[in-house]
Amino acid sequence: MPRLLVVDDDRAILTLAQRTLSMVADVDTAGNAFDAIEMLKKDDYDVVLLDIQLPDQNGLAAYCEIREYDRRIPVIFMTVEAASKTAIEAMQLGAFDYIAKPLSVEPLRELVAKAVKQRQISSVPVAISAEEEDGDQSAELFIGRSPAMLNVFKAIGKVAKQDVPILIRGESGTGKELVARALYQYSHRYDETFLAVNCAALPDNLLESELFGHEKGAFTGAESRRIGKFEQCNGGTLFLDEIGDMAPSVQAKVLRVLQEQRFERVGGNKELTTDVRIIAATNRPLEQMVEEGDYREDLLYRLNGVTIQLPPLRERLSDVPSLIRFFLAQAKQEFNKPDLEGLSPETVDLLTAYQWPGNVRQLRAVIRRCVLDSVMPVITPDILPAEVTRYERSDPASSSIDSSASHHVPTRAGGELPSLVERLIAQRSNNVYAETVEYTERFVILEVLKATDGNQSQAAEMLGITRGKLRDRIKAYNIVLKSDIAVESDGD
Ligand SMILES: Nc1ncnc2c1ncn2[C@@H]1O[C@H](COP(=O)(O)OP(=O)(O)OP(=O)(O)O)[C@@H](O)[C@H]1O
Repeated sequence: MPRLLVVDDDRAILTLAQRTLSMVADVDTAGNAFDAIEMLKKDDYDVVLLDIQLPDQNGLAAYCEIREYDRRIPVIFMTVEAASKTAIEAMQLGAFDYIAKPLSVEPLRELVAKAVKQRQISSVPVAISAEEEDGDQSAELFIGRSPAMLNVFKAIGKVAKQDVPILIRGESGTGKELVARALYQYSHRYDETFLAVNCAALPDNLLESELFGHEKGAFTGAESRRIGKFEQCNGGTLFLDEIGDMAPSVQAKVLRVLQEQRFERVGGNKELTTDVRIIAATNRPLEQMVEEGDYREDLLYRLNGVTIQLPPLRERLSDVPSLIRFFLAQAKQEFNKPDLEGLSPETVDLLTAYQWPGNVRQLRAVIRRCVLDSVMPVITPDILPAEVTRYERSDPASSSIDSSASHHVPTRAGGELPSLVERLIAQRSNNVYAETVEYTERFVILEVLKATDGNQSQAAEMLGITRGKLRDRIKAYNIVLKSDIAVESDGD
């Protein structure tokens, strides 16, 4: 469980935070800045929730002390006004975010979860290892012995320390985020902030304000000034995931930052400068998008200077056995299955023959699911998902959706949910909430996609979410639309 430190002199806030966040983190509390710093010195925390006005110090001074101690810890400020001057100053110094009091439970949980992810991205080292056994135990290993992956590792080593923008390309689930983290961790900017923005997850106007910030009154709902990621990340590294999913106006602003390190907040006319290294990633065919007028050629040219291309897993199936070993060991420990011995030879044969349209992410999900489902010490083909076992017989034209992750999705609402919850509780899992929410979300999205015959615009409308968010979820759950398969086999 991630560890959270909540600092406030108001006992009611500490109790509320403990009660509402104990599902997502181990929560400790401190009533003043002095105690908080002492606790941070003694223990490792992943996120700090900090009151802006403490009895012994103002929040900004406390923040600066925390930063001196650990520059990568995400700090969320709790403010009384929507955006106090101190909160804005703290954001400019790289604080993670701020939240207004009185605290609302859901936004608070979401923000803390985002900060935990941020902490993981910037702090868990990515150990590049061609031999998974020799890695640093506390590191997240980047597995690969195939010549294609060795080339990727070499490229990371060569360009990490050059202060130039980098474009990482590859299909969904091939490890682009891992590459971005490795580039940051091996760069000269390792002691500075690392922020990640998924450009597909936000509607265009929100993306613009997320990246560049906005002034009070810039648009309906802009009740106060907001500091954007480019400003917040000054001196650091910004990972722009799904860089292909940006409206032309945002493309133009990103280009200007790349060329001149200058930008303006939305609704503002003051020119700001920033020194940010951009690492971008995409699985979209940017050249084709340029030809079709959907992407700026000058932006592609700027981004494309140094490119790292990640090969799809089907082109490096020799990496599958070491990836299986790695994910199996991880899941065995995480799900506490000491009796699990491994996979039968037929299971390994099936897994190494499969083409993995969802790449490493899909392989990881399949292994985790098998470990969770297995009651025997050896995993046999009968618990593999249908798309893996029926692979040779599959007929890609038969439907518009190959719900590769749908094996475990109930055909009727809630069908398998009670037994999943029961099993997770019996296993004393510490992830029941996330696993069940994921299960339900995946089910809902699949059903709506089926109902709209795979039409993502209609599905997004019906679900009441943005198309970017839907695309994001489709990827996260390895839901393979047949049109994607056609695109993938053409190469990115
Ligand atoms: N070579 C690898 N070794 C170990 N784990 C890997 C490797 N490649 C990917 N993974 C794991 O697979 C999952 C997906 O990787 P990642 O998120 O980096 O993919 P991505 O290309 O950024 O996907 P998307 O385009 O959908 O955002 C993560 O859990 C990651 O840790």
